[in-house]
Amino acid sequence: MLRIGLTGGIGSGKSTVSGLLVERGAVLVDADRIAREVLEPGTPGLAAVVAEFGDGVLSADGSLDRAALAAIVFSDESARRRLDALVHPLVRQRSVELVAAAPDDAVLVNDVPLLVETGQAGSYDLVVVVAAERETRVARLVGRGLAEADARARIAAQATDEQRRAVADVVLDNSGTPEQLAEQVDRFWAERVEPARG
Ligand SMILES: CC(C)(COP(=O)(O)OP(=O)(O)OC[C@H]1O[C@@H](n2cnc3c(N)ncnc32)[C@H](O)[C@@H]1O)[C@@H](O)C(=O)NCCC(=O)NCCS
Ligand SMILES: Nc1ncnc2c1ncn2[C@@H]1O[C@H](COP(=O)(O)OP(=O)(O)OP(=O)(O)O)[C@@H](O)[C@H]1O
Repeated sequence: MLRIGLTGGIGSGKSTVSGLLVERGAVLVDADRIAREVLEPGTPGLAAVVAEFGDGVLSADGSLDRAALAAIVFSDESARRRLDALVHPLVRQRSVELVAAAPDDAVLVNDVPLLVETGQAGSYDLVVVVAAERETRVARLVGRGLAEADARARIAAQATDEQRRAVADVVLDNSGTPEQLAEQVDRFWAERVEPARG
């Protein structure tokens, strides 16, 4: 198995890259998706979050009110750390299970937005960082419907591209067009993935 850790700041283009890698046959383990699953109604994760932050983070139907929780944790670092301390161990545990279930010869891509922040770079054969200028990312996130202030608050809660580059084996530059990003993914697959698979 070849384990690739894929990371980048919010709006950098990780999902675009992971989609291209899956088209080539990679198996994806997506931390954002797992983080949603471990907070679904009826889970111990959601119960723990409600015990910590109160009923105000629940919607009328009993599911997590993601916007309400986001408003709390992206304006208060200590609240964000408390949320991370509850959710990240659950995400890691589920990720380990999904990796164990993948075929032995898989090219495994872990999309982990907070890979650098959580000190996980050493857990992968290759760390791939998707990088794009902060203002480009803000513009793309606003284009996707996030309020500009909320985009900036999330960027402020994350590592910088410089910190990510410091642990990267490969940096994909997503300041250009989607086609230019796809060309870099093709080159990465041909030069780093295929040879490693033998
Ligand atoms: C706060 C929550 C409810 C907001 O939900 P929302 O649907 O608005 O965002 P979503 O989960 O799709 O995340 C989008 C992006 O926000 C950023 N982000 C999310 N949580 C965090 C965090 N704790 N610290 C820094 N950035 C974060 C990441 O770039 C992520 O890709 C949710 O993000 C959450 O439960 N976060 C804690 C778990 C976590 O750290 N997830 C990210 C990686 S595992
Ligand atoms: N090169 C590009 N040019 C223009 N728009 C792009 C480009 N790459 C990605 N986008 C758009 O920017 C947004 C962010 O891209 P994507 O969802 O792939 O990033 P992400 O890192 O997975 O984001 P998140 O951290 O929110 O999960 C999306 O709306 C995507 O369609």
